[in-house]
Amino acid sequence: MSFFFLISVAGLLVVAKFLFLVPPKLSHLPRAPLLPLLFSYLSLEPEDERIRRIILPFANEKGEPVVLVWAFGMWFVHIIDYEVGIRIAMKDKTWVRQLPPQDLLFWKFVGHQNLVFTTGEEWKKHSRVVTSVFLRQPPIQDFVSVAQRLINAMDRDPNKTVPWDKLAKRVTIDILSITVLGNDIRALDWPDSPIPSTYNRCVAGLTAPPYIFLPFLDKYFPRKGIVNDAAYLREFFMDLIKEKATNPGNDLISLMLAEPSFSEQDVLDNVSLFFVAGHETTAGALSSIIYYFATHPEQQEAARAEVCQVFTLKDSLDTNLIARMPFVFACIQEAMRMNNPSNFTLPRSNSVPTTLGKYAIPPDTLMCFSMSGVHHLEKAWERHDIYNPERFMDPNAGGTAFFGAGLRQCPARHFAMWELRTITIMLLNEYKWSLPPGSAHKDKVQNSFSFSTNLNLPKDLFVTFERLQQ
Ligand code: HEM
Repeated sequence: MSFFFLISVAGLLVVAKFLFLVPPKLSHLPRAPLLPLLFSYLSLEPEDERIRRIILPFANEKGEPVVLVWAFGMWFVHIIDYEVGIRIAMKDKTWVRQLPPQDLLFWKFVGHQNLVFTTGEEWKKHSRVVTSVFLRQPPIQDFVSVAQRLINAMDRDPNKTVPWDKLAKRVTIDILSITVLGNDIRALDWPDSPIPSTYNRCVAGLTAPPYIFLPFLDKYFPRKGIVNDAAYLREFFMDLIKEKATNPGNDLISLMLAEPSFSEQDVLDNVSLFFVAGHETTAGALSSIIYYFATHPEQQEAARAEVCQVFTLKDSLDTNLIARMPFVFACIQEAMRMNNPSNFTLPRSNSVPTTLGKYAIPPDTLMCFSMSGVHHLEKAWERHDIYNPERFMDPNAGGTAFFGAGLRQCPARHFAMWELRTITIMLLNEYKWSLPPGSAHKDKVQNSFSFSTNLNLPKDLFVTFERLQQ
């Protein structure tokens, strides 16, 4: 009995050492306390709460530029200082992005021949093509028509209190389908039709935390339904790619096909990537923007006054007109600062020794740039936890990194910002809105648990829209 007890204790100690012990080469770095972290993960605490409670005090109270954080059985260096992150870390060309394990089912949907997966010369090819297709004139009229579809759907709905987080996801999926695929799947009108429903089921399955934590589960307990969903969507994308090869349109598939260096496989894998990278990120941002307006009626009114002054003809919305609404833009940035759509970047590792602030970092260390950390630094953002769009009207406002930074920052950042600005302006022009009585979000936005995607997605956010008197 006691022998087995001793063996079990020894076994547990070995596992704990393997899982939790800080590697000696990193023991000089400040470290987030392990037990609160584990408790946070096990209690499914949303990412933003964990960062505020456990990580941010290292920056705001102790002035540390970095902190070690345990996740997935490893210790990651989180960079929480803007200067250190932007000026040193994200520009370092010796740093290589580390991807989650290759056997994750997730990669079956996204594929390997795309911007996120490739390295070296192959990555340069993908980066050149993808950057150039996103540099085209933003498709404002496509954004406008989806916003109009949203408005029609809300007007048809007798219940003016709508599940905004869900609508935002349908808006962004429609925009992706029109602008990337050149094929309108109309998720706003028909959310239960095969493509949107398969897509939602598939992404939920691919990012389910148990399978992200333990990727081997898919090997021993295959999820046929999810595998079939991923194959069905890939086939749908591939059929469109074949169609666009002979009948090109004004969409990103056609633009990528026009690049001689890109094969159909390159196009397919990048299109799949655009969906997973561009759908929930943008929907989360849209939810937060509408949320902060709902809880700050004065700023909502001021933004609407700006819209009404500049935007008089409905069909004339373009980049010039949108650029003449700086306060709306300030409100959008402030909402994204408060509830950063993506909390931190995928990890990088360095091939040579480096220095972050006062700390020496040995080679082969895993490091993430914490956008949520730097957007809540007390020294850069006075009263960082207060929504104050005015701070972005100041040309010397603190530096932001909503889309990451450096070589691997989001290639669709301008596209996403124009999309968010267009939808917000269209809504301000038609409605005023607030939270319904008794909303769980009254005092603070409530995000869902998003450990595997690391996004801030407001959860069950109902908003009451009221038509403006014309
Ligand atoms: C508000 C909306 C968005 C946010 C906040 C956002 C945020 C980010 C961030 C932080 C990264 C960098 C990740 C890292 O460094 O590890 C990234 C990368 C990326 N994003 Fe976005 N994104 C948004 C919208 C979009 C959209 C609409 C698309 C495509 C249609 C897109 C496509 C991509 C791609 C392809 C990458 C990978 C870049 C690379 O690996 O070099 N994103 N995004």
